[in-house]
Amino acid sequence: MSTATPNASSDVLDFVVHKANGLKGLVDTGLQSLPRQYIQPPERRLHASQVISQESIPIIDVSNWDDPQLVESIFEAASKWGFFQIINHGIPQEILDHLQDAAHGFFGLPNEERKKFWKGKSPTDTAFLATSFTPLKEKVLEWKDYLSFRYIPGDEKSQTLWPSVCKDPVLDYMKRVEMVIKKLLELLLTKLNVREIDKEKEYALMGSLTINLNYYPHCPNPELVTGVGCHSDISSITVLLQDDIGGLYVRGIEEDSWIHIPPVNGALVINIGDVLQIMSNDQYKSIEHRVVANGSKNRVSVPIFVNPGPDALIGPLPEVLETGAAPRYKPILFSDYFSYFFSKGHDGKNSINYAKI
Ligand SMILES: COc1cc(/C=C/C(=O)SCCNC(=O)CCNC(=O)[C@H](O)C(C)(C)COP(=O)(O)OP(=O)(O)OC[C@H]2O[C@@H](n3cnc4c(N)ncnc43)[C@H](O)[C@@H]2OP(=O)(O)O)ccc1O
Ligand SMILES: O=C(O)CCC(=O)C(=O)O
Ligand SMILES: [Fe+2]
Repeated sequence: MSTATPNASSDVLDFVVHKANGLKGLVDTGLQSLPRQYIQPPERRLHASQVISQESIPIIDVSNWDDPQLVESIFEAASKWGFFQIINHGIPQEILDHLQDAAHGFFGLPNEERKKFWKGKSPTDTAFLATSFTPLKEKVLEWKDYLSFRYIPGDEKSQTLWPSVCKDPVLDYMKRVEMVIKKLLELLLTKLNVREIDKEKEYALMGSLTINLNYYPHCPNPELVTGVGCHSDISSITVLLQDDIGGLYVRGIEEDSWIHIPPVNGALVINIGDVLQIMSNDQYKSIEHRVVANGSKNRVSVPIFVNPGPDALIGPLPEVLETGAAPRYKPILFSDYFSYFFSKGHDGKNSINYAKI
């Protein structure tokens, strides 16, 4: 490789973040043992005894969006688990396969090609490559790189500058998934007594879409690291495509228990984010989740963070408070909440306290 390999533990942050090699660049040096920057303290590792197999999150068939039973199943899953998988959503398998191939294609590029898109150096502000979560603020780094796109429909000028290996698969997917996002939000909002998603509500629910191609390289000691630490998403909803490797766990109802979300071919994992928990005044749950690294395989996943527009004011919906319920959250500007989320490492469910009354 053309960049010097880190030869001391203290060089790792410099090599991975400041020299823009990413975790993939580090793993490609032929890493045999784990740098201390990636070793999590025992209380932040997932132990086999915490994983329960008696429970599972629902898998919901959405082939008929008008089926009255569907709205009930989604309502129940969003209220109880905050997570569910959907099948028969109408997005062709080929589009999903191309998207996963695109993620492997980008992270398989030579290091010098990948790093052209590094955060702060990318030719466009709608696509950048980054690592971990907040690497300059975290005590321990997460075992993940990601390529992030801000999706603005029709913004061809900036999309022309996206990595050519990913551009079309990402855009093809986004064009198809938009309808699924709208249908899911419509059903979720119906059960909150919202009759119509007008322009203002649409901006507050889905005014900004970010799609990330997550790459979790194989790890020499997967039990010592975390792919993604415990967190809840700040989105209204997140739509995730995962590959067949597995490793995503969601917090269970029993104390300190975790439930694996098994890969289901063609399915999309849907989770409620903090914004919808706030808007629904806690009817819907934004549940903590985490990702475990793999000892032999490179995992990819593709979340779409369906976020409010930056200057949307987020608070419990008037329709939800019509019953006389007391609001549990104060109105917050989404851009403030976003900055708060990214001002620290992942810290479980703590971010939402920012908005609590
Ligand atoms: C990932 O897990 C997630 C993500 C989400 C996300 C939901 C979304 O909707 S957005 C996903 C895309 N991510 C972002 O948009 C990140 C937003 N980041 C920021 O706004 C800022 O970077 C910041 C985190 C607030 C920090 O700002 P600041 O302190 O001013 O520092 P910067 O100037 O940005 O950076 C300084 C320096 O460090 C480099 N750097 C920072 N972060 C990274 C990184 N992750 N990887 C690599 N390098 C990084 C930066 O480029 C600068 O380098 P220089 O060489 O230019 O000095 C929801 C849920 C999840 O679990
Ligand atoms: O990779 C996954 O399965 C989930 C990633 C995740 O939770 C996130 O990026 O917020
Ligand atoms: Fe997440």
